[in-house]
Amino acid sequence: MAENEHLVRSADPNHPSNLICELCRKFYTLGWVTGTGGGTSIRHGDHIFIAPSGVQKELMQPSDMFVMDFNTREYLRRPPIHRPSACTPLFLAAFTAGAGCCIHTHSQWAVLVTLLVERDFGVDACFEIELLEQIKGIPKGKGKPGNLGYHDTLRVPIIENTAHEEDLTESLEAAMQKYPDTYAVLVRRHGIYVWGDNVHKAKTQCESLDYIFQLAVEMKKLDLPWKSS
Ligand SMILES: CSCCC(=O)C(=O)COP(=O)(O)O
Ligand SMILES: [Zn+2]
Repeated sequence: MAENEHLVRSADPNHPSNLICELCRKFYTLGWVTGTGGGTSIRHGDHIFIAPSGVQKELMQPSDMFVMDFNTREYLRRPPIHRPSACTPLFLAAFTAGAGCCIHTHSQWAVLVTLLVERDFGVDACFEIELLEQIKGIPKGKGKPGNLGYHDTLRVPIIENTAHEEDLTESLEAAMQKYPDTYAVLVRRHGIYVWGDNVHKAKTQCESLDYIFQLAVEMKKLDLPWKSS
């Protein structure tokens, strides 16, 4: 058994190690974390809760969780049979930007949107859409109170995939700097990272974006434009 078991064992369903397992079970049913891909990480105070790498994310138990000290970046708990998620440096980039939770999905809608943007607008374009009610599920940006309105344009930057997940970190951080209002970054042919101030907000934003991406793919099929001009 790993040391510091008390950091991950709790009867509270809202404890981060319980929440990560519960959320990943839900996300599996949405096709977001199938085949071990994708995941979720939560920051609680100075503790970062991280899932293991390469495991079936819908079958994880709280005792499988790693715990890292955010300030020292040292592991306070390392389950011996596992390695931490390869997404860890990307989750840390979101926490450094102030997030309390970061969700990584391999949603097929997100992947399709990255391909449609490349085909129709080029490799340097970001995903842009407007005039959809669900846009109201996305915050305006860091330090800006409230969410986007019906008449606002939603923009999500896209970065290119790399052979290894951890090598995405530099381009994710660059996209966060170029688009300081964004709470999500799409990864071409791979999926998306979505973060929020807390678990509830990250989940709401991830669900809203996935709904919008599915709609955007269906709109393309019907030759309906994403933007009015
Ligand atoms: C088939 S999953 C490939 C790795 C990946 O993209 C991912 O999101 C999962 O990484 P982890 O290290 O958390 O298993
Ligand atoms: Zn991935």
